Amino acid sequence: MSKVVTLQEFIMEKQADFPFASGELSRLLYDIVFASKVVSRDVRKAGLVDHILGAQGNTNVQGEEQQKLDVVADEQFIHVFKNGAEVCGIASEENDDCVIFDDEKGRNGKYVVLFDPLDGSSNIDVNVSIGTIFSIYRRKSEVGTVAVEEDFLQPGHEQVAAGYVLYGSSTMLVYTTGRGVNGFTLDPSIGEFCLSHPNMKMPEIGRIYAMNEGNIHICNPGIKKYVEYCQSDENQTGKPYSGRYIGSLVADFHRNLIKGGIYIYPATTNDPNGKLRLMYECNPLAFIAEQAGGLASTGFERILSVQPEKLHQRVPYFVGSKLMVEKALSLLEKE
Ligand SMILES: O=P(O)(O)OC[C@H]1O[C@](O)(COP(=O)(O)O)[C@@H](O)[C@@H]1O
Ligand SMILES: [Mg+2]
Ligand SMILES: [Mg+2]
Repeated sequence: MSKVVTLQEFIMEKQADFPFASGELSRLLYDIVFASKVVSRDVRKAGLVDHILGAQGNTNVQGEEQQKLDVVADEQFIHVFKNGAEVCGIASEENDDCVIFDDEKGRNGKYVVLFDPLDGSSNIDVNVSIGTIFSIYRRKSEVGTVAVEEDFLQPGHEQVAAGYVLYGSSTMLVYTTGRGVNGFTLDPSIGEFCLSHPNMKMPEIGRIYAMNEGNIHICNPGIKKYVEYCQSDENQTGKPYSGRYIGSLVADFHRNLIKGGIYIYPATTNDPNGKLRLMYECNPLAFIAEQAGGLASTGFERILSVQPEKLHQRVPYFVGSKLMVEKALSLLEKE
């Protein structure tokens, strides 16, 4: 039987790759692992506990109705970041502004974390896979001072680590620190994430396209052309692709990472910047996609090069297998 490598061991091993590492990023990743286990527990018994399913009754800064599990997950992650000593502030989908930790521990934190505590909220009550997405940057402001907004508004290529947790048929955590992508599956019987998907590579081409086709008539005509191309046998594989849209970005992305495929959430006449948020949905998954050999674009710009202006800004999103994203972009009409 091959040796089981736990995520804890893996993080420690990889820390050795960074000669000057002081262990803070490793400890921050441990905090994320801990919070993921707690949220996974809550997700798995959501139907049994009355305070977890359904709407919270508030509207978040996105104008979306908050689900109870959005808030439960948000509070759980903020709790571990605040109690750790590595983070000087966070930003999340469920908080209007950055949450700055201005106590002594917080001021000495080296990192900021931006996260989507619960991705795929529309699928919570119907027991379809959902997730958490996180993005980590080294602060720009001086350690020992109170963090500022500039610490958060950094382009995606500055990320030091990024990843997601998928609460699906099993709970998985997939992350990168810029040296490849690795996936770990939670073994509930021992409460450990174990290495199950080492050195993940996104196939250059797949046969799956994922898009909410309800938007097909209100977006760039090139996207309609691309979907028709996917549905024809004139595409790169000679057979029509399959349409698969889970409606949880993390789950659609994870499937494409393993099998090859493309996910598109374009700009539409209703949402000229698309729906997905640059800082805690698009950037972290773009980092993983590129580290696994895939591509991520707004349609006209590499996602990781976009200079952020606002915490909750949205961008059009094309992410997935290299040859499929290149083809989709080639059909876009100039705006
Ligand atoms: O319902 P739509 O418009 O297709 O949007 C679905 C997309 O919106 C999201 O649910 C947005 O994320 P949140 O659930 O975190 O708000 C994505 O996970 C998903 O891909
Ligand atoms: Mg989301
Ligand atoms: Mg969310």
